[in-house]
Amino acid sequence: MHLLYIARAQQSLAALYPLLHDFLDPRMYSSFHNTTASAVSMRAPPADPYATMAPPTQDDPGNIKVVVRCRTFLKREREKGTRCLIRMDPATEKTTLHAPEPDAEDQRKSLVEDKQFTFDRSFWSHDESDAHYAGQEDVYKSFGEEFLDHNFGGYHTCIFAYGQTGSGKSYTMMGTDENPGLIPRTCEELFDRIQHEPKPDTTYHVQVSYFEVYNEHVRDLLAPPTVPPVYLKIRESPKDGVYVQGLREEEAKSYAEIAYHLKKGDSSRTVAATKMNDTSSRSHAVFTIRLKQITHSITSDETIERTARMRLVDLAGSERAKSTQATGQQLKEGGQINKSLSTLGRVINALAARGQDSKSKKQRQVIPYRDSVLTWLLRDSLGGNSKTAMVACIAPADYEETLSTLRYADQAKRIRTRASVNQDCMSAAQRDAQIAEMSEQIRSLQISVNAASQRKREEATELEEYQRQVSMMHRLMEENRQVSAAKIKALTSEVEELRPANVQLRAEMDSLRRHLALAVGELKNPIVLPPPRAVGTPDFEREDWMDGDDEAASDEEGSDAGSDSGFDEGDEHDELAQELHDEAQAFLSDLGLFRKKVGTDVDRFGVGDALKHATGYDQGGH
Ligand SMILES: Nc1ncnc2c1ncn2[C@@H]1O[C@H](COP(=O)(O)OP(=O)(O)OP(=O)(O)O)[C@@H](O)[C@H]1O
Repeated sequence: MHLLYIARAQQSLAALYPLLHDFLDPRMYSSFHNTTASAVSMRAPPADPYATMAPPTQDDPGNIKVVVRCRTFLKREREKGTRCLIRMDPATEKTTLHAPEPDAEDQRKSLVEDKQFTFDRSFWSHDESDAHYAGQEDVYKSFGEEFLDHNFGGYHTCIFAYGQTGSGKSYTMMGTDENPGLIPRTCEELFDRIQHEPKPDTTYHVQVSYFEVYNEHVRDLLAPPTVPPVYLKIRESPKDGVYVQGLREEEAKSYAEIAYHLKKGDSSRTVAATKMNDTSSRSHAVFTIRLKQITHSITSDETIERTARMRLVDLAGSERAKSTQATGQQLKEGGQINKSLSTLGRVINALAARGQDSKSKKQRQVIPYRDSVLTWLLRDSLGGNSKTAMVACIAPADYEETLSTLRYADQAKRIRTRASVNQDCMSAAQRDAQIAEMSEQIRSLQISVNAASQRKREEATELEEYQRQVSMMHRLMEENRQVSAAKIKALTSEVEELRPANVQLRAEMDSLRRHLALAVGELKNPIVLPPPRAVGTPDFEREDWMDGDDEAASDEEGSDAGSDSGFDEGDEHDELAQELHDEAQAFLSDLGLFRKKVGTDVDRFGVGDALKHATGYDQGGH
């Protein structure tokens, strides 16, 4: 029951971590990981009282196991009458690469010579009629079985096949329906052992995942294929190390189920026909089996949980563009394949150097795991907690490529890994404590996730409000623009309507000015008419008839000197002139104000030029 709680709690945690990845800065929750990691400290102490139940979890340092396998001739090689350059001695495990017969144009005669290498095993799969011929069964029995033993013992393992394109990697790892390779054989034997040799107090859980690394992208082979393909991210956590985020892990309860997943993934793999291989793998494929064994002792109420991971890797083959005659996409793929394989080579060299002299600081160089997706993902398998084997696959008649593969394999022999049993041992009290701790973690994580989603929701609302305000402002500005345009239009037509009145007013004003000037001038210098003659007719012959009249008039004036008439008339004219002048001034000032207003509106709406053009109005005031 407790185990069920733990499993559920672990599942909840596993579901929460990706959420946290999305919401939070990893530093915020690293403490949770640390706490979880400390839970692993519940591993069985060296003086484990249940040692009979589980072996002590000490590190088991050991070198990478390296085996070599030479394939048979392919049809095209046989047809060409190619000579086999490989010899293998089953007694000494020695592999000899013979120098090819130098042809007439071969300039490198002196550089090409026989080379000899010794590996953990040499599989002679070249000629079925040979006594020491190694078929698929022999390869599996020789070390596949041993690696499965390690898995049941709680160790992580990794088997990877390396070699040039068309050298037999996929054949060795996957094989054919008639001759299954290491992967199907391992899976079959795994369920065979679970079903036929189970420990009475142990439950077994198997999960599988399958992904490929294609052009430095990780693609889940168990997920339904999509266009464009979904590429997964690689993450690293203190607890799980490097892992592929969002990778499907399918539960398998029988070999049939695992075989189904295997076939499904295999059919999704990126494969193409090249000149060297009709079904050339264009990607690195990683098939992982996770075996969890939970053993419970009723007497002590203790539980031991062992989790072992088996990685079975079919690498894409190294290839020379010259041999494959690849172009376009295949050339690009080949470039990426070679790039990641050369990084794998540098990682192997660096690890080999470290393995030879682990004390020398000089040798403690940085291992360039991160230089390619493949090496980053295989970091643990290559130089960490894993028992690892490399199958170097070679073609029988390609001196240069085979030499390169054998040198690669020779370097890998020197790599030491440090495998340890992945096991947690818990008493009932520890289990309860762990459940409590995990519940607490889940609670805090849930709070963090809720807070983060709340923050996101608030941010989204704020953003929505902001966008609403912005669009409202745009609408208002547009309305303003439309109102202004209407105003300008109205003003323009008003000005247009006023233009004739303006012209008329100007004309009237001018004539009034002239009248005023005349009136003022007349008032200031009135025309004096001669007085009417009383009797008879004037003697026009007289030169002084005017004078006489003048005198008379002046006399008359003089005689009327005491009366007001002459002065009253002059004042009336002055007053009238003043009135007319004032009226004219007031009219001019009104006109000035009107002009000023029109001028201001013209400035405000920026239609000076348009108006000038439309009305002939000149801001200069003319
Ligand atoms: N031991 C073997 N016995 C019989 N046939 C083999 C053997 N090894 C390989 N072959 C055949 O050789 C051909 C090439 O093998 P395979 O596809 O496994 O090469 P590969 O190294 O995986 O190539 P690539 O890197 O291009 O994917 C296949 O037709 C395969 O059946």
